[in-house]
Amino acid sequence: MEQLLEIQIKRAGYTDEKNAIRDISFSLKEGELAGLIGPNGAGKSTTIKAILGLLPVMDGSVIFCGNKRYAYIPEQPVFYNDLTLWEHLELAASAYNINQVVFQERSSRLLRLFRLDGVRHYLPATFSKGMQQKVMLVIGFLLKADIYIVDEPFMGLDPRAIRDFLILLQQERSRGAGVLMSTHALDTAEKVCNSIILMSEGRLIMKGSLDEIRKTCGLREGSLLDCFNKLLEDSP
Ligand SMILES: Nc1ncnc2c1ncn2[C@@H]1O[C@H](COP(=O)(O)OP(=O)(O)OP(=O)(O)O)[C@@H](O)[C@H]1O
Repeated sequence: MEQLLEIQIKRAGYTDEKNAIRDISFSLKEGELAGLIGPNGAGKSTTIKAILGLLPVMDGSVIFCGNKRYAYIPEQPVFYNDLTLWEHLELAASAYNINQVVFQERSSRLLRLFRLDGVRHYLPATFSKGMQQKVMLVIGFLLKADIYIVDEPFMGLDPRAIRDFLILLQQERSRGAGVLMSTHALDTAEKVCNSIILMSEGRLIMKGSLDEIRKTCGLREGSLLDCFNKLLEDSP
């Protein structure tokens, strides 16, 4: 499998030294779904922002191998108050330079998948939290990217929307796209991620498959939550 993304961060963050993330390195391959896991404030969003080049302090390297195209879906939905859902999609399509045929095909498929067809001419700024999250996913996945970087996608999604999103991830991965996803949903991450990057207090605690993590923790049958708790207990 071809490498899509290589990350080696020595130190990155904001101007406030104490919130910096340190010594984070991992990579993402074609078809891989990597889960970025850790408690509140562990540095997951900061790591994502470092990858996207959005931080004032960044000592390290982020390589998008072979000019790979990426899409980013942020944690907080952001909408223009006066634009409808459809107008948001048209705007994204023009920003991404997506041609009309691909735009029509992908937008219809995504709106159908997330059951948003009936509200395409409404204002997302007035939608519920879960519907807003679905709109963010539709906008982000409009681009046929090589890499999707998704910051906590499950917040506010109902079980059916979670299932729909997981179907979408599977479809994109099966054509070779890689996904880096930060989440607190450990039970879901355990089922769907093929690699886990565990962070705490701005540092990488462990990375690997669930089986590798279980082995290291000495918890052969343990859930990701059990391993996570054990590693955090053991970390200095
Ligand atoms: N804009 C900012 N300016 C300064 N410090 C920030 C900023 N955003 C986050 N931080 C700090 O960086 C640290 C890591 O925060 P980050 O948002 O990366 O954590 P997280 O793992 O994504 O947490 P959560 O699960 O709560 O979303 C925290 O101490 C936080 O206070």
